[in-house]
Amino acid sequence: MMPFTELVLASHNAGKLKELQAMLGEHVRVRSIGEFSSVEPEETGLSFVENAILKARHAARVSGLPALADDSGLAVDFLGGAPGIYSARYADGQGDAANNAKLLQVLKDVPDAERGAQFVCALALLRHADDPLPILCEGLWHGRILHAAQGEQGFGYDPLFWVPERGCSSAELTSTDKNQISHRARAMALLKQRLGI
Ligand SMILES: O=P(O)(O)OP(=O)(O)OP(=O)(O)OC[C@H]1O[C@@H](n2cnc3c(O)ncnc32)[C@H](O)[C@@H]1O
Ligand SMILES: [Mg+2]
Repeated sequence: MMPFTELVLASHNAGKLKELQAMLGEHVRVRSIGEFSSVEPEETGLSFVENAILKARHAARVSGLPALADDSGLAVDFLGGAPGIYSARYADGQGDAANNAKLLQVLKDVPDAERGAQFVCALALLRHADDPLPILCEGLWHGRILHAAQGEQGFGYDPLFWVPERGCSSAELTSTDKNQISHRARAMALLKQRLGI
């Protein structure tokens, strides 16, 4: 049984919001953090899970509602897991296109066999701002970094992420498909189990 009827999604990323809304919308009334605050808390954690908790805590505090946050990113094997928790800030805050250009440049001469990568998603749900026991769920999605962008769907690093099980980039998947197999989909499936929905 769902323990509440409404929650706030603690993300300022339109791509993520759309995906999370599609995965949750039928079970609970989903509000956006933008209704309550435009201030993005600084992501000072050293792990996905720490950052997810601090974003959810901030959202619960400003909204007075239960809050769900997603901290996610791309971990590239050849780079020892970078950009990881710094994925959004990889090109110093210049945005998705600059992040993707930097990643392609850094991996320029790296052969396919060494271009393995995974998308990581950590979800944190706080029932209220001082919740001492957040619900934490994680999901991974394995793939490989392409040599050039491919596809128009999705957001962020999707055009560079080859999905072996589908034989296309993650930006070539329909949103319905991506929402069934992505790192976020896996983390969300675990969260739904925990909530009994
Ligand atoms: O913190 P919020 O407000 O949620 O929004 P954000 O975009 O800053 O989100 P993160 O701090 O979690 O950073 C996630 C980074 O990883 C990328 N990313 C996460 N999930 C992705 C996905 O499904 N497809 C492509 N890129 C993704 C995304 O583009 C960002 O660069
Ligand atoms: Mg962020």
